[in-house]
Amino acid sequence: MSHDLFEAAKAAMAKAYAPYSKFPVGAALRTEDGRVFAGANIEVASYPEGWCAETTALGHYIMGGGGRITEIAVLAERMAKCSPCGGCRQRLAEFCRPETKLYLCDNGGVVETVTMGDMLPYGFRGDILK
Ligand SMILES: O=c1ccn([C@H]2C[C@H](O)[C@@H](CO)O2)c(=O)[nH]1
Ligand SMILES: [Zn+2]
Repeated sequence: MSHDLFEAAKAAMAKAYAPYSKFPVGAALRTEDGRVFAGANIEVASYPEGWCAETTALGHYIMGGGGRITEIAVLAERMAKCSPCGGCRQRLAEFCRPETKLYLCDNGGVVETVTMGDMLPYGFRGDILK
């Protein structure tokens, strides 16, 4: 992974709005044309209405025109290897292939590299709905 994806995730994390959990998260994803879309978690006083960093990044990605995602980086200030929650795995999988790389990071860089297929085996696919 080139360093810019990690840096984009880290810069996004600094913008997190997480006054309740105090658990800032940043995510960044790259499309095959090299563009990077990043996001942070955004919490809400009515707790279930908040959402994750990966979901914010996906919103930017869709508004930027979408495209094939080649790699994703996620980090949390207070966790060694932040791993996307179940809901985000499903949302990310919507726009990824099983071989899409996912970098689990800490504040210093990539700690572990996995694939979306590793993250969501036997996931529900929408093909039949199309
Ligand atoms: O992969 C994850 C896991 C958690 N969070 C956020 C949601 C909530 O704001 C805070 C604590 O769960 O972390 C993310 O953004 N991404
Ligand atoms: Zn999530």
